[in-house]
Amino acid sequence: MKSVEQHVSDILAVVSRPEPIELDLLRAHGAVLAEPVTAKVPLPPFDNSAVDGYAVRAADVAAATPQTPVTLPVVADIPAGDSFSSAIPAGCCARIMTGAPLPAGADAVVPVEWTDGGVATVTVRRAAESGDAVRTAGGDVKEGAEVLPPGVRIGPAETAVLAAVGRRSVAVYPRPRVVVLGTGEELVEPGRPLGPGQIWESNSFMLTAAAIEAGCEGYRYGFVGDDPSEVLAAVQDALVQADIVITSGGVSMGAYDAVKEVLLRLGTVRFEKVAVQPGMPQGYGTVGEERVPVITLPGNPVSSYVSFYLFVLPALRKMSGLPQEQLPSVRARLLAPVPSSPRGRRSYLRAVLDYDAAGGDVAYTALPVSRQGSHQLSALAETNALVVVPEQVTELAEGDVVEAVRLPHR
Ligand SMILES: Nc1nc2c(c(=O)[nH]1)N[C@H]1C(S)=C(S)[C@@H](COP(=O)(O)OP(=O)(O)OC[C@H]3O[C@@H](n4cnc5c(N)ncnc54)[C@H](O)[C@@H]3O)O[C@H]1N2
Ligand code: MOO
Repeated sequence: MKSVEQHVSDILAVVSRPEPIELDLLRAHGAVLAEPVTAKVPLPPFDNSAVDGYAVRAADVAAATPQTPVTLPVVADIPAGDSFSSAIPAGCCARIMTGAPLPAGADAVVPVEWTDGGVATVTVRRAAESGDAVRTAGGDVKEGAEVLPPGVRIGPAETAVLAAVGRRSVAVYPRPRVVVLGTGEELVEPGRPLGPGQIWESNSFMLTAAAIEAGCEGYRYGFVGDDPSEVLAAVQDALVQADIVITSGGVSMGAYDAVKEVLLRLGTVRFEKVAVQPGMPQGYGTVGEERVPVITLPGNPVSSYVSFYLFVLPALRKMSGLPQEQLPSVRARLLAPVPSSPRGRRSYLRAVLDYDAAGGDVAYTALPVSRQGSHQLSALAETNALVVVPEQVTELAEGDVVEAVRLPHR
């Protein structure tokens, strides 16, 4: 059987990073930056006041105390946005607002609270030191400095930085369009009544949501039955708007495994067994003239879910322009034994990971949930991590230290 790592690297070999496109600032939100962004001018661009108050020469108010206040003539009024360009003569001051340019001659700002708030003259009750309440030009960003490297995902903070350095648009990798197709004759659209032998379809919803959460444009194609011509039509339809197609179901040993049958004819998709539990039957490749990547996941809901994080997420990261990165993992002490794990396959057990302040160098506990069946979907919602049981390990005792992979956003 193929290793998890080999399967990831095989999948990465069939997906590629797209060419960057230029997008308007808010449209770029959530996409990955494709260029280094530098500041054309220093930020702030000019020395300015951090408070509402009076721009002074610090030396002029050095002796000010509540008992010996200093009174200065106010020779100018400088609101934010003002282009005041003359200098403040010695012994004088200017009323100034937060963000307004510091006039030449002044080297400190006295907050209005330390004064009588006068307009023609002002009485200052406390001394200020040179530089007090002055935000210096370039104090945030030096001219020419890189403010964002390529490869970061643009969130609100990055958007603010882009706007603050004057960028209206930016080069990003277009978000991959991920089309999700479920298969199975037994499936029924949620909201409709169940007939005998039927279950409500959930994988395409779950996988679409996971793709969206991964920063992609997720489209739920829905699901089709096990008739190969129906599956063929759906795959061809899905290809039109897809940068990648994810299917679930129909890849195992069943007599009606239509996905396998159709994709084997349509492209370069290979079907293999990966040494993992859950998620053993897997497929990947490209289809159609455009060589659109396809990843076929097993139909068991938990297998589909775990497979997404092990095999699909790395592909989506590459297609999004993100660097490869493992999901974060920690060492954790098991709160319950693991009675059995298949030899030769790496198990990923759904578990609840908790911080353990008393744990010393193992700062987490992991409690594997009791329902570990690949169909036992409800336990997923209780889970925030996957406990890794290595290929050669077949059982674990309570208290054993394991690797626990944190699931994103949980
Ligand atoms: N003889 C063998 N049988 C099976 C093997 C095997 O090696 N030999 N492997 C098992 C493993 S492991 C898995 S995983 C499943 C994978 O099978 P398929 O990918 O072909 O999936 P299906 O048979 O279509 O469905 C499996 C299971 O999942 C339910 N399902 C499918 N799609 C959905 C959906 N969109 N939403 C909700 N539930 C779904 C389906 O009803 C089945 O119960 O094969 C084992 N069998
Ligand atoms: O390996 Mo299958 O994915 O659990 O039941």
